[in-house]
Amino acid sequence: MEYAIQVTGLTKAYQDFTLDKVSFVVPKGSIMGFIGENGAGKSTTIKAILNLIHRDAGTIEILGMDLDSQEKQIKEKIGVVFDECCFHDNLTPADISKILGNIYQNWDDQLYQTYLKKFGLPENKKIKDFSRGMKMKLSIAAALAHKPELLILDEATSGLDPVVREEILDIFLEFIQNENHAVLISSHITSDLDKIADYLTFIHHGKIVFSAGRDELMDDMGIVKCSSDDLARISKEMIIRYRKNQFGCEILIKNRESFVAAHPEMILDPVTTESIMLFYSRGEEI
Ligand SMILES: Nc1ncnc2c1ncn2[C@@H]1O[C@H](COP(=O)(O)OP(=O)(O)OP(=O)(O)O)[C@@H](O)[C@H]1O
Repeated sequence: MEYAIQVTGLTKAYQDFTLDKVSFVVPKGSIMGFIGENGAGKSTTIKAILNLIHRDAGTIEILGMDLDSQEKQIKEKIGVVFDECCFHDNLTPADISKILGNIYQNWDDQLYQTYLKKFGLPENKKIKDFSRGMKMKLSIAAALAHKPELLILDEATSGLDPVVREEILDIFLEFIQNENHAVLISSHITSDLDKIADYLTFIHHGKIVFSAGRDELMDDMGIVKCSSDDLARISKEMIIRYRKNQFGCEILIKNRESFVAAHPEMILDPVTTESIMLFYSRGEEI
């Protein structure tokens, strides 16, 4: 398998927070959803991948190139979108094409125009008069117009209405139809990731808890609602986390097949990205 991103042992210590030996890969032809609570370390990881912050340890390879020695070549091949539009308010989409056309060798003004049309963005209106949704669409159009192989998006769909979000998610799905392409997207909107992510990487307090195929996770895990007595009967090896409530408890189970064989009387509900995240963040270990 070829990787678009390979992060190994990434470490970055701030005064009150440490990104601790973070390792994960993003395979080519896939969308990786990067999830975790506020302050878990998602943006710090993304900034390190973009070489925007100095890292204390670890190696980062992007599209088979080493970040430290081949940063310039890498930057040509990646499109980046942050949650805030990074263009000056007084510029228009037309100005942006002129500026970025001078920066990126592969800038394709026709492709940019196609995206502007697709997103219904006026070419000559100043960005200060754009809505948040329009600004995000513009950032995405600009990120795609130099024909990147890798898209890195940090909360790029936050604050957008469901219609705009769906439009944008469709663009990402279209983008990875080329199997040399890949997307890394951090998002709190886990339902979006349920729609598009092939893989999920979950970071908690600066450490990677898991990084795996979403289908694999969904097929292997389940949630069972039961009494506290039932909790005691279930083999510890099958319990990832549990949460007690006033009615009994909810358990995040792994090894779905073995669980069903051992407890045919219990009902196992499917998991979602959000439920997995909540169990790992707020549940207890047995
Ligand atoms: N320049 C900095 N100096 C000191 N601490 C920092 C700096 N940048 C980030 N941090 C700390 O690192 C931690 C992780 O922040 P980060 O922005 O990576 O989290 P996040 O997972 O992206 O959160 P959110 O979902 O809220 O955007 C936080 O505790 C934050 O305060």
